[in-house]
Amino acid sequence: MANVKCNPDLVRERAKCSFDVNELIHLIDGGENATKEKRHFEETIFSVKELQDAVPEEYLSHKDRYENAVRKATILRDVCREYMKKYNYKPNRFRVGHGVFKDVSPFLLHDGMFVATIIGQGTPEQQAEWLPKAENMQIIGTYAQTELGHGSFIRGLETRATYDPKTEEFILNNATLSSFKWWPGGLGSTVNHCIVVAQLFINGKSYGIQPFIVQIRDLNTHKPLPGVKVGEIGPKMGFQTANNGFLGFENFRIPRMNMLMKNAQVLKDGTFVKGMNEKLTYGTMVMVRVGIVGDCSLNTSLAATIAVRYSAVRHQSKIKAKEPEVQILDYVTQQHKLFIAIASSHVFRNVYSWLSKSYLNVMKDLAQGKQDHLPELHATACCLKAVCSRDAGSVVEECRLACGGHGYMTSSNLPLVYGFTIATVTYEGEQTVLLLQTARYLVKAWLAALQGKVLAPSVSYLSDWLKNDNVRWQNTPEGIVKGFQHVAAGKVKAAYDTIQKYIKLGKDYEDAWNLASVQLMKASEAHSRSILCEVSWGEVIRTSASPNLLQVLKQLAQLYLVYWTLETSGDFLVYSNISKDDIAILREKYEELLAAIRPNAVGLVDAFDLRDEILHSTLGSYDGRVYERLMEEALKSPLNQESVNASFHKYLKPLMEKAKL
Ligand SMILES: CCCCCCCCCCCCCCCCCCC/C=C/C(=O)SCCNC(=O)CCNC(=O)[C@H](O)C(C)(C)COP(=O)(O)OP(=O)(O)OC[C@H]1O[C@@H](n2cnc3c(N)ncnc32)[C@H](O)[C@@H]1OP(=O)(O)O
Ligand SMILES: Cc1cc2nc3c(=O)[nH]c(=O)nc-3n(C[C@H](O)[C@H](O)[C@H](O)COP(=O)(O)OP(=O)(O)OC[C@H]3O[C@@H](n4cnc5c(N)ncnc54)[C@H](O)[C@@H]3O)c2cc1C
Repeated sequence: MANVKCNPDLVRERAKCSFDVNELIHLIDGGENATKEKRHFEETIFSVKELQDAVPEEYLSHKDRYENAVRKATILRDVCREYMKKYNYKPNRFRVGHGVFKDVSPFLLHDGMFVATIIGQGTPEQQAEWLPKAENMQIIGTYAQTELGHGSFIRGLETRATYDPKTEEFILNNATLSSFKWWPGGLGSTVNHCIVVAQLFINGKSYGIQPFIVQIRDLNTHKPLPGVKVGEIGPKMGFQTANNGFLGFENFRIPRMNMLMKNAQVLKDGTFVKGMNEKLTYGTMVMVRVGIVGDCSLNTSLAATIAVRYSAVRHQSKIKAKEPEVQILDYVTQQHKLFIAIASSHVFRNVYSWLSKSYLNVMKDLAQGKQDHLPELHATACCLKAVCSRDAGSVVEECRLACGGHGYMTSSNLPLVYGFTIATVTYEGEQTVLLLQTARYLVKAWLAALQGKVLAPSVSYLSDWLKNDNVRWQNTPEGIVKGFQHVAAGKVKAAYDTIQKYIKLGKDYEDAWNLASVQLMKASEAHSRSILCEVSWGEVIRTSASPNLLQVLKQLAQLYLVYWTLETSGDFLVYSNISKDDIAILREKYEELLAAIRPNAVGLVDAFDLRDEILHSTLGSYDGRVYERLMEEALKSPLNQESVNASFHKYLKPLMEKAKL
């Protein structure tokens, strides 16, 4: 990238960067070698001609766009397979995926959930049967759980799998419209297999939801098998190329061994054998929620890179009347909009790495029959997924708005990035629903704290606060982290007290819960924010980096702490010992941090190391040729391929002529 002829503003920005951009790239990637390997892989992918689109996708019809995405998905699969064989390298498909598809691969659910569920829910024999076929794409699958009538409340799913001991088969049925599967990615026209989550019935008795692996299309003709009704759900806000679909069964039989039985089992005679914990059936969702936190980091870095580079190139208005128009990045309001995006991406990445480790530890424990830390993992993954996805959506939208009119252009890529980022707020557990899951855990933890019990690490601050809620406020990062814990503890207590108040007024627990649920949701958000602050600050101070880089990383981490303290200062005034003077000091600190980060802004987004092919943006490319690219892309419009459009002769001319009469 270094030899590209760049916009002079970007050249100047890069020259004033105070840290070594390559050092930060290596830190993000996990070492210099990892960067080399990543770059080599990406270079290979983006030099494949067939993966490059001649015409921007947006001009294609819905059908052509899908077909183009499948074409590219298959080429990408082949190239990756060869590459992995040759170099023994496991690439991050999500980064290049953005480059190749702009939006989402029709194989996303195959890679992200189908294969993962076979691994997580299948017995060793079932894995041996299906995993090799799924991994080498002999079969293509998705995860079909959500139905027209139920997505959040999965105990309410209606798809039935009724066991027939005579034939040792399950009979799948979707008797009502609301029971039809609705949403699974790739289901529309791509996959031939599904993980179907259905209610198990044996001898008329319900045994809850279980995962089944089901072939739905013929492997040669791709026609739906008899008894299967399947199709695509149509255009959406984003995810256009994900090929989301619907599915229903009519007396469709599958062998007994197609129920994934790592947890619960159905024996030949129809005996149901309970698993260690019925919630382990929800395991794939927990894994993906963890992954989404990492995805939020990537999505935020895409938007930040585009908006910061654009803001360095774009000049508009003046700060001082007699001086030239300034780079819009010099407006402190612009820095306020954008630097939190850079900081958030780092926070999400650090928290993702922390959460992944917890996830892997819990998986190891479960393999040994220990499930003590599962509730804590579930609660933590739920609230972090909810808050990070919501933050990422807001940050991406703020970046888009920060690019003014040009941010509204599809060619900026910000609308697309927003489309797939905001989807993470809903899928894999709608945000409020997940926050309320965490609230269940917090309320239990609070009760345990009141009883003087030892709490799990992520909630031990509740006991600390009970012992001493009168800690003096300190305007240091550690003091702010403590402040976030005080806010969370105060909110958990208030929500808990509210439930108790309603119970005393004669409400039963469920109604009291519902009445207190806004507070419970906010308590859960505050808990999540305290984890984000504590973990990310902790990771930064433990980072080994050169003094220059460490200084910048600390500035970003502090910016995140101060930004969110100021954003939620009302909560701090209510639940911590912060004073108005402390808030004034933090405001000053925030302005200092914005000024300190300003000279490094372009260097910081360069360090996300997102190639132009991944950014896909007229506004965000490395060379900053913004206006040239906007014009080049505009000229690709089919309407610009003819000097006079047929509609002139057909409609406009007659209209004008009629007006003359
Ligand atoms: C620069 C760094 C960059 C790194 C880049 C990394 C990039 C990595 C990217 C990875 C991304 C991966 C992406 C992969 C593909 C993504 C595509 C996804 C497309 C979308 C797919 C989907 O949406 S699939 C469908 C998802 N559906 C849901 O999520 C449904 C949500 N609902 C539920 O989960 C449940 O209904 C529920 C949890 C809300 C409630 O369940 P239930 O009613 O059964 O339980 P209760 O509420 O009664 O609670 C009872 C009890 O159980 C506990 N519990 C509930 N769930 C769990 C669980 N999963 N584990 C453990 N325990 C659980 C609950 O807490 C209760 O406990 P109590 O003690 O009784 O309180
Ligand atoms: C882009 C995209 C891709 C998807 N891909 C897949 C896929 O591959 N496979 C799959 O199975 N599914 C998929 N889904 C479905 C997704 O998992 C669900 O849409 C999601 O879990 C939310 O469920 P819902 O649609 O039923 O929302 P609802 O639950 O109907 O939510 C509507 C409102 O009700 C509120 N609400 C619901 N329950 C409660 C409660 N208990 N307390 C308080 N408020 C509540 C919610 O907060 C929300 O405000 C996808 C969805 C999207 C958008």
